[in-house]
Amino acid sequence: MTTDDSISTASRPTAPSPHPAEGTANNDTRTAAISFTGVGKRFGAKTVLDGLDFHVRRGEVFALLGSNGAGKTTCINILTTLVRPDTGSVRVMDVDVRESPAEAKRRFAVTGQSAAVDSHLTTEENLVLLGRLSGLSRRAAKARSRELAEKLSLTAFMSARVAALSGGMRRRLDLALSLVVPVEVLILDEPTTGLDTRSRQELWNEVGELSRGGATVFLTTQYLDEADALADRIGLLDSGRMAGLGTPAELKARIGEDTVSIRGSDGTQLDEIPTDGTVDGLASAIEPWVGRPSRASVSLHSPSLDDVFLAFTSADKPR
Ligand SMILES: Nc1ncnc2c1ncn2[C@@H]1O[C@H](COP(=O)(O)OP(=O)(O)OP(=O)(O)O)[C@@H](O)[C@H]1O
Repeated sequence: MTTDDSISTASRPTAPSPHPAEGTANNDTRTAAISFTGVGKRFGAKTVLDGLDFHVRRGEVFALLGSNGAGKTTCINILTTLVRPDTGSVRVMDVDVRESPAEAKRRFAVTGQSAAVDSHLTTEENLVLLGRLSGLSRRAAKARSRELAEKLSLTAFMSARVAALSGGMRRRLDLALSLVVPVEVLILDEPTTGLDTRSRQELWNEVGELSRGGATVFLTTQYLDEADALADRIGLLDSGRMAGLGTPAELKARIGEDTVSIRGSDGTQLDEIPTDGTVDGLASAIEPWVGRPSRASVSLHSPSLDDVFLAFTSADKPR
C-alpha cells in the first residue's frame, strides 16, 4: 500500500461546507496579541480588505496565507502603521495602532523593514548600531549582538559586510536586527521567500525557538508547507476576507476525511472510500476488494494543506 499526500483533482472536495470564518474566535481584544476588527481598505475602485476580522492569540505562531494580491502585505502595512485602514481598527497588545502608533510600535518588530541596515557595514556593525540607536550602551549593544549572532548562527559572519552576505544570511540578519530590542510581537512578512530548502528549515527552527520563548509570531507566507510546519493556527485570506481559520488539523478535517483509493493495474480509479484513519476502518474499506482478480492497488489519502487552500480560496475571485 502507498500513502499518497497529494490528491487528484477528481477526488478533491470542491468547497468546504459550511464555509465558516472563525474570525470571532477569541474575540476578546484585551487578551489577543493582534486583533483586526472590521478592517476595510480600498485602493481606488479596488476593495482589498473587506471588513476583515481576526485575532492572533498571545504566544501563538499565526500564519496568514493567501494568493498573490490577496491583501497580506496590506494587512502588515496597516498593522505596522504604514497604511491607514478606511474602516475598522487594529490593536497590538491592546494598543490601537491608529490612535497610538508610537506606543504600538514599541510592542512589535517587523523583519525586513529595518531602516538601519547599511550594506556597507559588517553584520556586527549593523547589530551594534541598531542597539545604540535603540538606547543600549556600547557595551550592552555589543553583548546583545553576540548573543543574537550565536542564537541565529551568524557568529562566523560578524565581520562580513552585509553586501557580501547570501540571501539566507541576510534573512537571518534581518531577524536578528528585529530582535535587538526584545518585543512581545514579531511580524515576519514572507520570511523565507527566495531561500533554499536548508536555509528555510533553519529559519523555521529559529522561529520555533522564539515562539517557545514566549513571543507571539505573526507571519505571512505563500508557502503552505511553511504554514503547516510553523503555525499553531492559519488564517486563509481570500478576496479581502478571512475565508477559513483554524489549526492546520482543523482546517484539513473541515474539508473532508481520509479516503482510500482503489486503482486497477492500469491506474484507473475503481473506487474511493471514505475512512476514519483507523486500522479497522481501513480493513473494512478494502475488504470488498480483497481476493478480486483485478490486481487492484490501494492508497490512502489524507487532506493536505494544498487541498485546504484550494478548497477555501478560489482562483476566479477578483483580487
Ligand atoms: N498602494 C497601493 N496602491 C494601489 N493598489 C495597491 C496598493 N497596495 C496594494 N495594492 C493592491 O492591493 C492588492 C493586494 O496587495 P497586497 O500586496 O496586499 O497582496 P499580497 O497578498 O501581499 O500579495 P503578494 O503575495 O503578491 O505579495 C493588490 O491587487 C495590489 O495591487
